[in-house]
Amino acid sequence: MASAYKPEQARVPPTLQLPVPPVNTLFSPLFQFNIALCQLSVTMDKERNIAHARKAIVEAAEKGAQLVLLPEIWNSPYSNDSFPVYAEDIAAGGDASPSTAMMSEVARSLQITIVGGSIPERCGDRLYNTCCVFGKDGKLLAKHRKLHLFDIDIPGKITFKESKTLTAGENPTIVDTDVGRIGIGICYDIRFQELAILYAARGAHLICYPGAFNMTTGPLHWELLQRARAVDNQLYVATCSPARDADAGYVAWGHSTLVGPFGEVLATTEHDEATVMAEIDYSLIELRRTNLPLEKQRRGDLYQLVDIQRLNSKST
Ligand SMILES: NC(=O)CCC(=O)C(=O)O
Repeated sequence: MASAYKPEQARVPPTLQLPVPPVNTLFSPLFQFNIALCQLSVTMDKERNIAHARKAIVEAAEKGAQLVLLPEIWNSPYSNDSFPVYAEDIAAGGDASPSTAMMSEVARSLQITIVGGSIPERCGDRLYNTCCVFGKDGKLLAKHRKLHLFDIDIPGKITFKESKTLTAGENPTIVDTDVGRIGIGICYDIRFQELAILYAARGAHLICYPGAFNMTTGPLHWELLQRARAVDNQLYVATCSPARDADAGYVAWGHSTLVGPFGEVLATTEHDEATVMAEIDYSLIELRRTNLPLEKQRRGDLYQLVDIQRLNSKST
């Protein structure tokens, strides 16, 4: 009789394996808390956009949110013409970056964590699509530059080329906060499952994807991709879109959503401006990983994902 495969017999070099650490041995974030997804209307008036986002964050915190997620490109219209005009030098802070100054101030004054959607970032002669994460002391905890630029061509439907103005980031971003270990992706990043697998392997409880899907791919792919990333990796996925403006050059799909570790949609909305409030309970991650022990059943002897950064840090 053929002997059954046992994962412990896998002949995978240990440096290449991506073990998923048990959720409760990582550090001690809040295990239950409220998240708010602020699906904001965005106009051409940057000052208004910043004040408007601040107001939504304050209202969400007053309703009990301890983590607030903002949309992709919430301080500027989503267009290659606008990115250079609305871009901010985040490193310079203060007046050079009124959007990050607002997020830092409001995180500190309300004592909440903010995953700040994204804004166009200027760094030297380059522009990035960048998400800043602030802790409840107002400190910038992490900065994620969109890794996969949205270059799409579906003739007669949608053509967009972020690479016309933007440069892609170089690093995956995973950050420890008071509300868990959070992996960050921006919109098109959600299509690349390897990034989500990597975040799960590094112990993420939640992946946040600020995103502005479009009217062609949104109906088919937006929820599908969120649920796939969540169910495959048995963790939470949160997305936040701008509200739809049918007159804008780029019309966003909306539908900001929270998905749980069983692939279930926990809270969502349509395309109008709205704040989605929902509870996250990280103990459900462990429950689902016990129900379906995918990590133990994975055939590491047949396939594997390489964590290149970890590999490089070991070889230097
Ligand atoms: N802003 C984006 O990355 C949009 C991604 C998108 O719409 C897609 O279909 O992917």
